[in-house]
Amino acid sequence: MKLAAQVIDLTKFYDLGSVVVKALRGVSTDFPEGDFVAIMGSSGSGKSTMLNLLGALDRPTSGQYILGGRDVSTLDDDELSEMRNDMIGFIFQSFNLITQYTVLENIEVPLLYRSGYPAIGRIEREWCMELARMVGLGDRMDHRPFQLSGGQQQRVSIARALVNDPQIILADEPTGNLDSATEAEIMDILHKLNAEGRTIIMVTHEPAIAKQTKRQIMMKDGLIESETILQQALPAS
Ligand SMILES: Nc1ncnc2c1ncn2[C@@H]1O[C@H](COP(=O)(O)OP(=O)(O)OP(=O)(O)O)[C@@H](O)[C@H]1O
Repeated sequence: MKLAAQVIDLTKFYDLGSVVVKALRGVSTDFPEGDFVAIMGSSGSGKSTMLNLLGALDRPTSGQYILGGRDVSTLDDDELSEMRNDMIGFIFQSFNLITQYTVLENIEVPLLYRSGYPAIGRIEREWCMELARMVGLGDRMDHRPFQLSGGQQQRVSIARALVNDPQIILADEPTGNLDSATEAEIMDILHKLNAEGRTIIMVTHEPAIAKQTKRQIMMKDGLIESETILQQALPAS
């Protein structure tokens, strides 16, 4: 089975001078392509630290992170950000939209971070419009975030996460700020993206959400305490 990502004995220590916080103390797991994983665990167990490392937003203290077959520790900062932009889409609990931008402009944001910063062309704009329609916001492209409901804002952030057609989607409590009907809509979209073959890794506190995935990882004190497989990931194509 082809792996989208793999972590091997990953550690992350924060040196605060008087004390060293061991946020991750040696975590190993494989993420096959097409996996849909819920990372759970109590507050402070290391979930966000793990997601930050998986998103290549931060570097581990030790251990290996293999992303798309490459060892992330061998990449310089430019290579790392290019890899992150190409391979990973991010969805956050608080949506992280730019308030002055329209829906369409928010969806376009990752295109602004490409190497060389070329202007957004007609084909790319069409693609962003298609993504807006895909998440059900075809008639809202000129609206600004404050004119949208929480669920609609999260759909903008999902469209934005898809702009570079990433293989992996990292979601940090994507339904944390939403009511249960809207939560179901967002989970539907994530299920569709997973059915297309994308790997989804999601931090959640909610067991009812975690049950809708293929695998649950339970973290405790910076380690994986247990893993439960609910359904096999897609076989590699
Ligand atoms: N930048 C940092 N500097 C110092 N310590 C940190 C930093 N980030 C996280 N920690 C510590 O690392 C440990 C793990 O934190 P982390 O945020 O990964 O936990 P979490 O499981 O995501 O918690 P929560 O569910 O509350 O978001 C905690 O003890 C936290 O205080």
